[in-house]
Amino acid sequence: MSPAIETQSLTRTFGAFTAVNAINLTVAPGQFFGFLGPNGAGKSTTIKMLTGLLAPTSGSIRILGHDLTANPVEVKQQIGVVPEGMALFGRLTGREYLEFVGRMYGLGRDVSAQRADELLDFMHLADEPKKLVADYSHGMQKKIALAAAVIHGPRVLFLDEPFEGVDAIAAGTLKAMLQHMITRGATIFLTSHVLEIVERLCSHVAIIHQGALVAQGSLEELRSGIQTAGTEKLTLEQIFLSIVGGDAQSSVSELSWLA
Ligand SMILES: Nc1ncnc2c1ncn2[C@@H]1O[C@H](COP(=O)(O)OP(=O)(O)OP(=O)(O)O)[C@@H](O)[C@H]1O
Repeated sequence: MSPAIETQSLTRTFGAFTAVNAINLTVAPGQFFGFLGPNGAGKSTTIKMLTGLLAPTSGSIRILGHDLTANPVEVKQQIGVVPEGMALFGRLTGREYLEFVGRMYGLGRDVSAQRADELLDFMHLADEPKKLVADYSHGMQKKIALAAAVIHGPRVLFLDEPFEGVDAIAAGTLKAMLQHMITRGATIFLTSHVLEIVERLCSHVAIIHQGALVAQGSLEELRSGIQTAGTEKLTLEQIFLSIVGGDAQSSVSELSWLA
């Protein structure tokens, strides 16, 4: 079976700056995949390229066996995305927005309406049917963005920081939906700085640092690549810090003027 996501030497430059540098990513179908990296490492730039929102400077992307550049429509019909900033249509109600997105994906009027209702119920967004998406709170917007990303039943879902600014109840709802999709055979590729959530949800991770892929594999594979003195199982946070560095103590000691 083809990988769900496969890149070869994927690169994106902005002028003289290389944001993503020749990365080779492989995500198998059905994996719950966490894409990690410090601020500015290149995660959002990579997701934008994988979903056709930003053209690569060089390299190739295959999604479910299809070359994204050669078959953009075929690929886009099978993927869902919640990009950085969510890109919602604010002047519609949640229901109007979901129905509109469903119709854009080619669903019939009735199917779009039924799925919109089910998703609004599932996301606990059905109580205020007249409210415009622009007037939703940040967490509500995250939920409607995820609902819109899944209305056509995508086989691969890309999520840029889905848990950012989301309360514990909403996070529980989002996690339940994602787990449901995984049990139904979908592939999920997400970025998150909340490493505890990634550790709980994801079976595989990759770490990008200054545009380069510095680790990729199952959590166990990453763990076994790190030498430790003790026998305690390393957390994902410990793995992450040991791979991308980060010496908080010495940085703080430089701020001698700070009380
Ligand atoms: N349109 C652009 N023009 C110039 N530089 C850009 C552009 N988009 C991204 N970059 C730069 O590319 C680098 C990677 O940015 P990106 O948004 O991919 O990082 P990220 O890993 O998602 O970071 P964060 O975790 O902070 O969201 C950064 O240095 C950023 O400033």
